[in-house]
Amino acid sequence: MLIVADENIPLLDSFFGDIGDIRQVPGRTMSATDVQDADILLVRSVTRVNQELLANSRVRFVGTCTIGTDHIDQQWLESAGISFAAAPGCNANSVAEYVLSVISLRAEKLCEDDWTRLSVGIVGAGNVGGELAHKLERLGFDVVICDPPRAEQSEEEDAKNFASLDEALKCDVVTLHTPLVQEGDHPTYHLLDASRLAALTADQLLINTSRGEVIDSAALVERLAEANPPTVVLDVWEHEPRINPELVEQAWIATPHVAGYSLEGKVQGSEMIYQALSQYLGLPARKKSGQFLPEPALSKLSFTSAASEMDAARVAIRSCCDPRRDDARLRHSLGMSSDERGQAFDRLRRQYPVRREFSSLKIQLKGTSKSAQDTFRALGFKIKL
Ligand SMILES: NC(=O)c1ccc[n+]([C@@H]2O[C@H](COP(=O)([O-])OP(=O)(O)OC[C@H]3O[C@@H](n4cnc5c(N)ncnc54)[C@H](O)[C@@H]3O)[C@@H](O)[C@H]2O)c1
Ligand SMILES: O=C(O)[C@H](O)[C@H](O)COP(=O)(O)O
Repeated sequence: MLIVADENIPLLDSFFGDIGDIRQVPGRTMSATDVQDADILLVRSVTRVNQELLANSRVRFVGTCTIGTDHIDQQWLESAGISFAAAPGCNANSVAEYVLSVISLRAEKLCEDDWTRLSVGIVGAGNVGGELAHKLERLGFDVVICDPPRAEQSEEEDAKNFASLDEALKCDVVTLHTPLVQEGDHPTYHLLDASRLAALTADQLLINTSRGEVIDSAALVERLAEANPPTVVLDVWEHEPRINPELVEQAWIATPHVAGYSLEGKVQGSEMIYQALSQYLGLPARKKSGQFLPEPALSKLSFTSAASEMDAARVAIRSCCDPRRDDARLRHSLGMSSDERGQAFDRLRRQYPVRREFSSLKIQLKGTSKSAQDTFRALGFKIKL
């Protein structure tokens, strides 16, 4: 059995090596020729999987080790009788940690010692938005959730917990977590268009870790050039990897689509597709991502009562996830030609340094308050008193 796989899928050999022969190819440029003799196709989000890629192949199973599925023509796969699996939720915690890190940076920039004073509007409350909301609520933030598809499915009483998009867009921090959906009752393509961007004010922060196309980026470039623009943090872009350098310059923090790139998140994506493929083939699935995760380089941090709760939390958060480091690397590519910038965008993703989730770090708290312990627990760190 031949498995053709994106070379950026971690642990390909460990998970899939005893299922078939593996041919690794670059996901961005994967062609019909690369897959024509494959039985199984494993991708991440940079490969368009459609009739053009697969019509002349014998592929019977496609797995994407990602949450997003907008690169897959699922309707065509179904019509062609090809089985499909995605990895819902695999890197949801990673994205939630990226957003928490950004909110901590924002509070610091505003000289706000109590970050929970910032209201947070979450647009799309599935695996990522739901995980983020859960953490923020445990921390004591005021969270406003907009998710019309879920609101419609809820009982009347629960539907009251959901706000409209316009209400969510009034929060101090607005963070987008919808899938990219082009059609239907709740399309998200250019959900934030010129008129919605116009309503954002200079004291607001807009974070996009969903898909670049959820914001009309041409309108965003214009809005950011006007007086009193909102602050923006962008991890995802229209036309990746050839992103608009002007938008990178205008963004407060600009990262190369890495919010979900914790090691845990990437490896869980591989594990979920290994499980789905094993089930499809009727094979036992005994391997678990935990057995392949190395010991983290940083495993313990200690704080005493001398450190303020927020200072300690900032240090711990940023020792795991600091989007400013990714921002600096992306900005470095701005002086390059357009082709080189696109290559640099993909290279930064391919060579992404190991990033471990908060749960990999044990926090030792000596003589600190109960409130500090609660904060670290809510963030997902392990606590040692
Ligand atoms: N930047 C990254 O590294 C990264 C990582 C993971 C996921 N993502 C993106 O984030 C998206 C969301 O991930 P998820 O795991 O939460 O997906 P999910 O499917 O679990 O949740 C998405 C939620 O969005 C809601 N939604 C759909 N249309 C909406 C609309 N018009 N307005 C408001 N809400 C709407 C859905 O009802 C659902 O609850 C993914 O589809 C992917 O594109 C990006
Ligand atoms: O949808 C997802 O899971 C994320 O956007 C994921 O991090 C994308 O990573 P890529 O497939 O581009 O490696």
